[in-house]
Amino acid sequence: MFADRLLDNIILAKCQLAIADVGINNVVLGLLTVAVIAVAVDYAHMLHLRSKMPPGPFPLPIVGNTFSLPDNKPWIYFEELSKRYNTPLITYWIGRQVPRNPTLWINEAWCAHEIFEKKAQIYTSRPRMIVFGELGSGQSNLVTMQIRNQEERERWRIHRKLMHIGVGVQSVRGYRAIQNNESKIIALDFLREPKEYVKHLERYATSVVSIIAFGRRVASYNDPIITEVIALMQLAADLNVPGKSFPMLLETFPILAKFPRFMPWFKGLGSRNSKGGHYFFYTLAEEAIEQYNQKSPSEQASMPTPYVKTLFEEADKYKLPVAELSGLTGNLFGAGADTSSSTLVSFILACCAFPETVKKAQEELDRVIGPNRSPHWDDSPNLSYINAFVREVLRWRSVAIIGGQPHSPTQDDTYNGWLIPKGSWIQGNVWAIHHHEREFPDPDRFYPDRYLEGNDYKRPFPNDKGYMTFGWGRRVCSGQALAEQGTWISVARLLWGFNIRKARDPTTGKEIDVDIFAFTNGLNMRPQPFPCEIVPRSQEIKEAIEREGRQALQDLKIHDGESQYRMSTFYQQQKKKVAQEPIIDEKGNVRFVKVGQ
Ligand code: HEM
Repeated sequence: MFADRLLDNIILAKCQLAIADVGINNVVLGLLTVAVIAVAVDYAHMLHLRSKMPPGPFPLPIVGNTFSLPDNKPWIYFEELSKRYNTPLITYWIGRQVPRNPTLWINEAWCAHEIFEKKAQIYTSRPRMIVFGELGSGQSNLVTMQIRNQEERERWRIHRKLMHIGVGVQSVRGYRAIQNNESKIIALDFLREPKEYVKHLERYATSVVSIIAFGRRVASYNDPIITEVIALMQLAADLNVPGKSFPMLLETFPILAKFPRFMPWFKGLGSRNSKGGHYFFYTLAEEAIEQYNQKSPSEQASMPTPYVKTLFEEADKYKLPVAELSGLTGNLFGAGADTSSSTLVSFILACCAFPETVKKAQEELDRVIGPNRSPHWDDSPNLSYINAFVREVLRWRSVAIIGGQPHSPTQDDTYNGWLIPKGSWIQGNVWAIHHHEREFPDPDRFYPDRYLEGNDYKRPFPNDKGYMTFGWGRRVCSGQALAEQGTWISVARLLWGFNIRKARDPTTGKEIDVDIFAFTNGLNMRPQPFPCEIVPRSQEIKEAIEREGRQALQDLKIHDGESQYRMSTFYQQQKKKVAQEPIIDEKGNVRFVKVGQ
């Protein structure tokens, strides 16, 4: 120890002597020269790469094009660039890491299909992401998981498999009763309190994933699990839009991510990772398993086994650490609640802005269903306009407007003769894809007919669904089947039950216009708040909604229950407890502790 210190001091003294010999000015000049050469080499490398890549604006040294990004909705700007350069794929330099990994934006469906679907094998990874990845959930969460080697591929496969067990195509049919009943409750809530339609839709979406994950229903829109999870997801979605302010500027200057978390550029990101704060959902899961185990065998038989129970049993086989289990559980909420409810809010906006489509949908529903019962999935083969309506809801203002998270090729690739370098950040601009005049003429018009055979607006599309709302390839949304199933039943039932139209000014009696472009700026976008009028279509329908709603509440009773945990207080309590009695695991990390209310 003493010898080491002595050696350090000798080296330091030698350096000081050397600096004194050479002169401080010369040292500064030398350092500056090295810095200039480093920047020049880096820039030359960037320009060399650029010459082989898809077109895009000319980048500056170090910062690339970062400071040309607009303050809001960069997806519209990328769409414009794609038109300006007349290419489906553009390159945009947001600094990124060394070596400078560029960002590529796909602005057209066929190009997205060619790259993400046909070459899915090499586009399965995520890139290195500082904000959402390294400072967020990192490698412990499926959403941000990178696949750089066989071990990471294996781990990602296990996570996909475990998500699939929960909400894969085969499992979701088993959740129809839950979605059906919960959407009957939306109708009941719309009768009672139509002005709070956004909150009812949020309650519905959160309750469905809560029942699936924990076997526990969310009965009130004031339940903190809704307000806290949705607020957290909206914050995450806002913070993660490519931009020229912090925290996203950390993607341009990743070195700043190495500083302590109290530095101002981390504002908004929280400090949960440092002290075992990932474990809120793990704790909820443990609680849910305990509650399920206390139910009688007949009660257990009358409900689907909560996903967390199956997950914990399966996960034992793979020895998944707590952070990963927490991530898998939390994803149902994080990825499923805000997205599903925002989609339905956009549906309400479409009804207000395009009343002719509501009329047409209701003509079909009256003909096929009538007023005495609401529609069900089994009616779908006879409801071609409703089916088209739901597809148009998913296309028109897709919630995950930049396709969720970026993909990244695990080897150099080419498209149209252009290079897509290994490790680059490649993202589907769903706004531009769903807005392309060739595939979707008059794209801002909400027009379900475009999905009907024989319609003039019906155009070829690279997949059968006619939209790319849920992403691509092996990274396609794990909850797609659940989200589509839930959107269908909710849209069909609400169109059947209600006239949803523009609100009227109480003094003038005039309709209040809605703005179909007024959306939030997050990467999960939803309409800005707008007033609307939601009224039952007839007395008979109103009675059917009440009858079905009462029965649904009865059927859902088995899922009634409460959690003692709150996200907002959980982390504070953990911090306090960890500070008082830290548990250090075998790797020297501070482990989580159990906290109660
Ligand atoms: C309307 C509702 C939804 C939309 C529009 C949506 C959209 C997306 C998109 C665009 C992605 C990224 C795909 C890609 O990288 O190519 C994604 C990923 C994901 N979604 Fe969804 N989602 C929705 C609902 C759900 C639900 C209900 C769940 C779970 C219950 C869920 C779970 C996930 C997960 C776990 C991923 C990450 C998959 C991975 O990285 O391998 N999503 N979603």
